[in-house]
Amino acid sequence: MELSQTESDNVSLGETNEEVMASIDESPAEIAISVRVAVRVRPNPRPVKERSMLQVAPFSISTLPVTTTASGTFGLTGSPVSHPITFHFDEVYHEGHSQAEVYAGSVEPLVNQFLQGYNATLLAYGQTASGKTHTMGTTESQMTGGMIGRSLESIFNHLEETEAWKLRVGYLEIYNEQLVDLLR
Ligand SMILES: Nc1ncnc2c1ncn2[C@@H]1O[C@H](COP(=O)(O)OP(=O)(O)OP(=O)(O)O)[C@@H](O)[C@H]1O
Repeated sequence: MELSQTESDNVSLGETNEEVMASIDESPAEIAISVRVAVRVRPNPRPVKERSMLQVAPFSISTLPVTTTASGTFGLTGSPVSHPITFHFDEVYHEGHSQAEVYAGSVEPLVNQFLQGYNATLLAYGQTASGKTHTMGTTESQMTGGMIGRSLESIFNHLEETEAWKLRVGYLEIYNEQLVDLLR
């Protein structure tokens, strides 16, 4: 997605590319903190064999302790793990967190940066059925609507207050190394 002001007006939608590049050059430390990683634990859809289950212990806003049942094995080491292994993230969302909470915590700051002229990328990564599509969203519902719809809504709300703008949107799928244009 790309947002720019139209050539015929002088409305400012944020910093110019030159200003953004200059600020990045001035503060390399900002680059280091510009990548944030959040994890979202999805609800189990149906009873799963206990021995193959990873158990997620109570966790804080930024840590995710993972362990297995006594007879289980932990995928990364192949060994039974009785004590939690704690992974650290910038944000951790559990089954009870809503789409709105995930958006407010991890995506809205990115959209705000985008509206100030910065490039922004939101990447959903995970094994099949882990909830990437659910999180990114396929509906416009207030309750279940995902990150793409919420981001667009926020961007268009911002643009309503702006006189002239140009927004280009692409929607591509890469599946089995094939590139598919989902808008055609
Ligand atoms: N946080 C969640 N709350 C409720 N249901 C969820 C959640 N995450 C995923 N699901 C449900 O789990 C199922 C699988 O999720 P989804 O299709 O989003 O996975 P995916 O990562 O996109 O899978 P794939 O890589 O195979 O496309 C769907 O039925 C989805 O509605």
